[in-house]
Amino acid sequence: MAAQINTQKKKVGQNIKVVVRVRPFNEKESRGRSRMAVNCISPREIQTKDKKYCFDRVFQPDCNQLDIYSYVVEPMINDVLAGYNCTVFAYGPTGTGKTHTMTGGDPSSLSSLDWRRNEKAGCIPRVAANIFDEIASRKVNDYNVRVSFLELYNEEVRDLLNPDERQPPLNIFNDNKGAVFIQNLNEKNVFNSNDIYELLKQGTLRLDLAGSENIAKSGAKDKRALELANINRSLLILGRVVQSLTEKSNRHVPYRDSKLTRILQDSLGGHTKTCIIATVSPADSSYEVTQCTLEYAMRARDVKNTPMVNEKVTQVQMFKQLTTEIEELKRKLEATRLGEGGGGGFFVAQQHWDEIQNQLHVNSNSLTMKNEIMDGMKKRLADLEVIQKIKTRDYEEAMKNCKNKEKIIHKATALLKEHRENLQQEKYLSKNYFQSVQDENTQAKCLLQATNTLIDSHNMLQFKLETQYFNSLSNNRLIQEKCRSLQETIVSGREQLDKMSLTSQSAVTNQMAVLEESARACHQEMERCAAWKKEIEDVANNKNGVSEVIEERRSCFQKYTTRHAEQLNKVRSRFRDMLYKQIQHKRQQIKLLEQEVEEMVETLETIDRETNNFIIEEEEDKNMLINQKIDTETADLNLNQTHINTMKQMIASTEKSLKMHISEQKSPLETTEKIGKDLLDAWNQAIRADDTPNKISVNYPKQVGDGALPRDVLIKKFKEEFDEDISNESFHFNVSTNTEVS
Ligand SMILES: Nc1ncnc2c1ncn2[C@@H]1O[C@H](COP(=O)(O)OP(=O)(O)OP(=O)(O)O)[C@@H](O)[C@H]1O
Repeated sequence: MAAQINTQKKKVGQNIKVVVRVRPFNEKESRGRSRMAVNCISPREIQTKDKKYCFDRVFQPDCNQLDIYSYVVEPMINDVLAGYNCTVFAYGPTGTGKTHTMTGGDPSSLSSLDWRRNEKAGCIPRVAANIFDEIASRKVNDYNVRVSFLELYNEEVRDLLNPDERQPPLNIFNDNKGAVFIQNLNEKNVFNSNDIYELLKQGTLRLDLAGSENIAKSGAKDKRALELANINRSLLILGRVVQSLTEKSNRHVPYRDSKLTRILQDSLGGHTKTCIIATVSPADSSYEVTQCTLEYAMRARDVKNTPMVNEKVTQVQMFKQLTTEIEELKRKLEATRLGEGGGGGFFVAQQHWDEIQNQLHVNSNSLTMKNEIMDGMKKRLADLEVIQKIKTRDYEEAMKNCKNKEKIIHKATALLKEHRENLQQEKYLSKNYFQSVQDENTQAKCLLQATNTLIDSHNMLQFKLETQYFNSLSNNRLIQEKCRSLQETIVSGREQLDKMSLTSQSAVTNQMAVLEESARACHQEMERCAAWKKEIEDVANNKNGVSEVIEERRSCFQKYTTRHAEQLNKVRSRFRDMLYKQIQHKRQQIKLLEQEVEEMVETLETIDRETNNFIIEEEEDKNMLINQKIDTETADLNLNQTHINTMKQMIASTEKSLKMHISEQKSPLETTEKIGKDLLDAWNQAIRADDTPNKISVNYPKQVGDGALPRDVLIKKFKEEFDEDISNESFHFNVSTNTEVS
């Protein structure tokens, strides 16, 4: 990472940062049952069997790529954007994870995926994305990011961004301010992380091609020897540079002795902020190189840099400055030419002349580069303008949509309000109507009850009246009969009176008075009957009146029922209309929702498709890795098979020699058996003689020798044959070794 340098502003001495990363055991180490040669005892300390080392940070084998990035590189983004130059380099023996840490696998698999989520990515792809994220989040407009990619191989520098396959090695120079630069090295302007990934892929491809060509040109053996010599030389000089930077005496620092230290000049003891990642293997088989790496890293911790902020210059200022420099150089060149023609010129030393030429070249390159940057920026501006136009159009359209939606929402809200009010009204009306229907029902019930009571009382009355009527009718008949009998009595009395007129005038008169009195009573009785009759007639009239009332009530009730039924129908139809409208509205809403759901389903399907593509890509990556693993496993299996075959051969030859050995041993064994038999016989004899077997004489053939038939074997055999408990001391072998075997 390099910010544009021009003027130095402040100087603060600062030790360079050194971290150690211990990689996990690789397959070979695991197979060989390697043991841990290092122990990460704290986040800053690492222990070997000989020594304890302390660094800025120690990363254990199980740490991941993001852990390293977050501690080492991420904080440098701020430094770079503040104007510091920053360097991160990995140092360590072969196969300890330098490439893994810096690049993190196959660069062709890089894409603009979120760098934090990509577990495999190393520091370079992460910083490529992170720096643009940071620029975007700070809303910086005046910036330019450039990338260069070089190979340092066999003390030769090559530009990996230059497509020319036959490019000559590049020279390293110091500019007039002392800064180191590489002549003709491409610096490409980049505007996003994908631009960087693209350049990384191109550069890596060229690096691989150059590697295979180098092997093809020189024999692999010669090439490896030269390469090793150069690597060792570079590392030696690097060690010396670190050594002399950490020594108190102000001695010469041999930067110029190797290209690597020249390129790293500003990073080691210069003005850059530097971090070294020392990578080591955990295995005891690599213990010595691990120890050397840790020693180097410890020394490097003492190197002090003086980081300085570069002054920011605008494009125009830089352009002006470079143009003036070119003009000046041109003037000098012209003056020199005139001098060559015999005029009043001056002599320029070859070295100076080369420097002027280089400076001229550098400045014109720089000018071209700046022009390229300007063109790039103009292009970007145009692109941005187009994007802005599109965005503005999108925004306006979105606003229009929003307004339309707002209107619809307004209308819907008003409609909803209206509906709500209607509903309230309907509710109120229904409630009242229900109440009135209930009241009327109650009234009707009361009326019906009253009518029924009236009808009952009317029936009763009618029954009473009829009874009275019949009673009065029979009374009438009786009275009429009485009257008739009285008339007859009067007539007979008059006749008797006439007869007795002479006898008793006074008695007749009395009799007459009694009769008149009876007639008067009869008359009164008749009047009462007439009154009863009238009363009966009144009651009959009254009965008609009650029937009328009942009839009136009935028709009134009928009317009520009809009116209520009509009202009920009206309300029902209104409700039905309203409900129909509401259902229509809801259906429309459902339709809209269905459309939205369809759109969402489409979006989801697109996302699914993309995710599937991504998964397939990942699967392919995994398959590739698995295939590689299978290849390695197969190679290992083959190796094992070879080992097994060799072992088999060895076993066969051992068996063969064993067989030979056995056949050689056979005859002494037969002899042994004979001796055993002799022993048995001797023992049996001793027992038969009732003698304790404490002394047995055996002829022992001389040529067998002690080695072939040792005493212990004989004792063992003896014990097996006779008695396990018998102790060695209880008998003796009398072994004669001068008997010849017959
Ligand atoms: N921390 C780690 N975790 C998992 N695998 C690792 C780690 N470090 C290294 N490896 C694996 O070890 C192998 C060697 O690593 P790498 O190529 O990065 O080493 P190197 O130091 O760059 O080697 P060389 O100097 O030979 O180029 C690779 O397969 C890499 O994936």
